[in-house]
Amino acid sequence: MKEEEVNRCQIQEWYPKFKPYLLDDSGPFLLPLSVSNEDALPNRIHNPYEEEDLQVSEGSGDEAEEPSLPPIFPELELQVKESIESLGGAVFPKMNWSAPKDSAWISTTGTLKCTTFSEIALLFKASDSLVHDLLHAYDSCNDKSLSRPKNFFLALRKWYPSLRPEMEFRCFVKGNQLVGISQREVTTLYPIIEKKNDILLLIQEFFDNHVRGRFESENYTFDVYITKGERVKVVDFNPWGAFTLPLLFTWDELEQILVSEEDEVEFRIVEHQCAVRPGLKTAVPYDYLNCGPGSGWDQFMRNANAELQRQTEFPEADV
Ligand SMILES: Nc1ncnc2c1ncn2[C@@H]1O[C@H](COP(=O)(O)OP(=O)(O)OP(=O)(O)O)[C@@H](O)[C@H]1O
Repeated sequence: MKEEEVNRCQIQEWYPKFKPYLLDDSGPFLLPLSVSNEDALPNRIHNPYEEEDLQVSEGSGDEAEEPSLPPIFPELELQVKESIESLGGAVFPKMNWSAPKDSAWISTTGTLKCTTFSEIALLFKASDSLVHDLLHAYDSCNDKSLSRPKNFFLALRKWYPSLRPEMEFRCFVKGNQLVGISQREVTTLYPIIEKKNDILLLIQEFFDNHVRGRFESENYTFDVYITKGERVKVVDFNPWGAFTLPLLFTWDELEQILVSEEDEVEFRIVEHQCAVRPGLKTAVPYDYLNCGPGSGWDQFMRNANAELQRQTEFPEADV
């Protein structure tokens, strides 16, 4: 994979060309981000540590250590506030390539819906997906010269509360041919088998008319959403291979598909309960997964057993 192929999948690169085919055809808002503290600090207008009631009291023993100042971004905060308002009050935030999907658990709604700057900041700070954008986006490039992109953007897209997960599909394009389509949400069986052929035709037609030739790479993936009115909308573009999830395919399988002149597309959806895939389990704290000796779960079971034992030895009066 080449750096230029990775670069084309940044939202600020692809969205102007595909604006008519987005769910949010009025947006998204793209706000340039500065990730260096030096740039952010001169803009500081509110410093909580300078407020009297928050000063460290004398004699605490901490006087030698200056508390580190949290960076604040007043201009960006204002732009975010205005963008959220013009997008109807709620947004879906992402950076150049990724949304902070892995930190949805930390938000009060358990989703990526944000209505304020601080909700966005909370999701971003807790996300490993964004660390990929910040530091590892070019790790799989065979012509790697960059360690991070030249510019970072905060993309704010209008929040859609009722997207139907079974209507999202990842499309795999190899040598400018659509070679595979996979259902995007593979952890549940949805009753869409009867619609499979219609969906395939819709996506194929959309690819031929609007994507092929317009997206400049030869090999890439793109995600689409099919609306109730059977319109195909672009959700995202991703590079071919590397960090992009192949979902119901494997990258080996996709690599082996021979590109032919006939538009043969392998379309995979979850068709039986047995074909349901487990969730990736990346979106929960490690404590949730770790049941081994010494873990929180282990401790909980020990306490519960001790309590049961106590109740058996000293049963309470039957009142
Ligand atoms: N505007 C929106 N409102 C609500 N949900 C959205 C919106 N845009 C995307 N989503 C949901 O969030 C999911 C992830 O979106 P997106 O593809 O932009 O993130 P990503 O980090 O690039 O994901 P991936 O790395 O898998 O491509 C989508 O599959 C969709 O279900």
